[in-house]
Amino acid sequence: MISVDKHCVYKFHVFYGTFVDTPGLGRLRIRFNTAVGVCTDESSNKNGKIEFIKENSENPLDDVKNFDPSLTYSDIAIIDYTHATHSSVFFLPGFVDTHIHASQYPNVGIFGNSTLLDWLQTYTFPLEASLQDLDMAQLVYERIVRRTLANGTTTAAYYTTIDAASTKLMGRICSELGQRALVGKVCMDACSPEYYVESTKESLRSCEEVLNFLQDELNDPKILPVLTPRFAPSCSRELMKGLAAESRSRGSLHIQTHLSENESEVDWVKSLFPECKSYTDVYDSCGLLHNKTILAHCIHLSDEEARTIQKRGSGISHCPISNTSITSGECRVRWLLDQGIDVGLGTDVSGGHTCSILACARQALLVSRHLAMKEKEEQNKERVKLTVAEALYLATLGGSRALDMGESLGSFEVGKQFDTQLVDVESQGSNVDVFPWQHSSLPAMKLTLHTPPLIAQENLLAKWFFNGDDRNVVRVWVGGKLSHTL
Ligand SMILES: O=c1[nH]c(=O)c2nc[nH]c2[nH]1
Ligand SMILES: [Zn+2]
Repeated sequence: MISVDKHCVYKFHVFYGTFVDTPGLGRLRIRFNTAVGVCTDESSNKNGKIEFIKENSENPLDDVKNFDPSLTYSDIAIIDYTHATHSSVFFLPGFVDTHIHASQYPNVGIFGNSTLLDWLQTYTFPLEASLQDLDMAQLVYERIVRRTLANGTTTAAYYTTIDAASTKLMGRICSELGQRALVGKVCMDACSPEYYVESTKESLRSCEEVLNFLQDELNDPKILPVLTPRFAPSCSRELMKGLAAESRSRGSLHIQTHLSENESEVDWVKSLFPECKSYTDVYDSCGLLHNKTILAHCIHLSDEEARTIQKRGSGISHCPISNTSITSGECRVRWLLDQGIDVGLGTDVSGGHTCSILACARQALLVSRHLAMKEKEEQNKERVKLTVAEALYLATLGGSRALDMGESLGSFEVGKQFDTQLVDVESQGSNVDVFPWQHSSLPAMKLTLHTPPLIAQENLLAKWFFNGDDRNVVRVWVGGKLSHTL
């Protein structure tokens, strides 16, 4: 490495090494010896953006001087990771967690044999209610933001609780720790325990308070508000319509909610809203579905419901660890993708027991294989299986698109934000064992019958995909700014 990060000093950073991303579903792009130039001038409106990408670069300093001759040497930092075990170290877009309950973090791993509706009553509502204590909220929220960053998550769509003060605190914490976030105060005015419910009026009012704080007071472009009607059973029609109106009146704010997660929940929604054609229609008839709406789970949808979601341009958060843990079902991801619906991954802490999107990507791949085993036709069996490249797409660009942020996040392109993790497959303490002869960057060995095979970069990636964890996340940058170091 030639130089280290001192962001206040350098107006321009050039990151140099191997860049891996998925510019489309199933497309794995690996660019060696690549220089990526990022504006890190806080006074510029390009701050945090990728300004140039030079493949097969021999000298990143020449590249940046060619790009902008007015930059002086003291303006420029070169972050060089082309050294040593070159094939094991690579830049990857930061993960996007499209669905995570920050307030449920203390409960990770605690779900017993419950399913959704009893899990909410037994474990979830009591914990969420307790977080109106701001000291507790500070502990929990700070810990989860640090933990998700350490796992390579650069953007997260968070649910907090019904409490406005601690939700504002969460916005502040994300901003201070340098994570891009959508922060949503949970809204619920129906069918909820008396210790954890709001009136319709109070829900809309406290929602407004949080919106005003995030937009006017905190005013950090990385922290966006997201309107959060918890799910149809816990919201009146009036509340859902009020939130839809709020989204429209503020220029299409993001909306997040749960949809069709569990069969008992689907039946319950039918009985609560008999006038609606389907669970999806409940949201649609209230005006909640648009291209900035993120719908978690979507396991038990009908063809018609999927068509409505596609037409509205809403995104889906697939939460495979949660869906397996609280036995909700298997989301048909290929079926959704085939209809042109944007799908990303969600940890769904604490229905899901980990903050790691990499773990969710692995589980998404495995769930797709369970679906494949149920297919009768051989060719369908193959089709429903997700590949490593597809699972990585869901974890990065797919998630960005589901949040309607694909234009600025999720892959390495000029004009996009530099939201990036540096992965070292062989970092100290790594769970991934790579043997010396497996490095594709070693000089070609004389082939004999007994020469062990080299592995291609794709296979090295697969080894990391299935065995890696936060010990491999060496650094994380959000908008070109360092937010985590191992
Ligand atoms: O996974 C889930 N987590 C929740 O907190 C929740 N609330 C309603 N439906 C839900 N599903
Ligand atoms: Zn959830």
